[in-house]
Amino acid sequence: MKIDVLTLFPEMFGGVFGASILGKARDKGIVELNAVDFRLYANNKHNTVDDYPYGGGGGMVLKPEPIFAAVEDLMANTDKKPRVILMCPQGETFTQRKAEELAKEEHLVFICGHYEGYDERIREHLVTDELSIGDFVLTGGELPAMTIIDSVVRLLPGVLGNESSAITDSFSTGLLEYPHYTRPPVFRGWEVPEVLLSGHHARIEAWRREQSLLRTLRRRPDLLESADLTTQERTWLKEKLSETEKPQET
Ligand SMILES: C[S@@+](CC[C@H](N)C(=O)[O-])C[C@H]1O[C@@H](n2cnc3c(N)ncnc32)[C@H](O)[C@@H]1O
Repeated sequence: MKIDVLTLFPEMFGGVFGASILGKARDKGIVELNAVDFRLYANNKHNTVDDYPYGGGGGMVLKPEPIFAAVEDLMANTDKKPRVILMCPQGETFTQRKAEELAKEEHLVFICGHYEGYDERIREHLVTDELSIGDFVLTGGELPAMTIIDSVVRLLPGVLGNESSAITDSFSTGLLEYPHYTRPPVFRGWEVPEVLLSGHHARIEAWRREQSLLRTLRRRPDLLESADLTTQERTWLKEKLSETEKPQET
């Protein structure tokens, strides 16, 4: 996969692209990661990429010319059009499903905004997706782009040493993941659940599924509506829910 990020601050990406799992994926040749300074595509002598908004108001607006020129340059030698993704708090909220969808693409181009935002024609005529990482506003699109790139790259085949760990991650199964424990078996008097020390694979799997269901019920019941559950599991969850809703005895 090839990932290009259009940004005014390419230096922000050095550490993130070179470290940990992303750095290893790049070293293995699984992903090519480039941070492109779109100021280089400014078509004026002061290299200006922003301008005052028509109609007045505070803040500067990113001009269309440099961003169109940069994306068109990146597409010049490719037959297949990339997904061009605008970082935008007004966009579709990014999810694990979207990460899975993007992980199937060959080429992604991210556009990181700054200041007040973008000229609307970029949104209307250049991008294929607008993505937000949540209902809050950051100063720029760099941190959202890093977040999304990290979650996409870790899904590419060969990136995680243990592929099954991504399969059981929260949201991949439609549920939150079960709790984890490691050595020691007793820490400050707190014990690891006995079943995890039993070596009994089927019992461990059953316990993990139950914990996953309970955790989702307590923390993110909204996820249960679309989760792939058996009738038996749905009935069990209803019982658990009614137990927690019972009035306390006095
Ligand atoms: C200060 S914000 C502009 C916000 C814009 N005026 C608005 O109200 O929608 C500057 C840039 O940061 C990025 N950004 C900020 N918050 C974001 C979020 N939650 N998700 C994705 N990108 C975000 C976008 O690239 C945005 O263009």
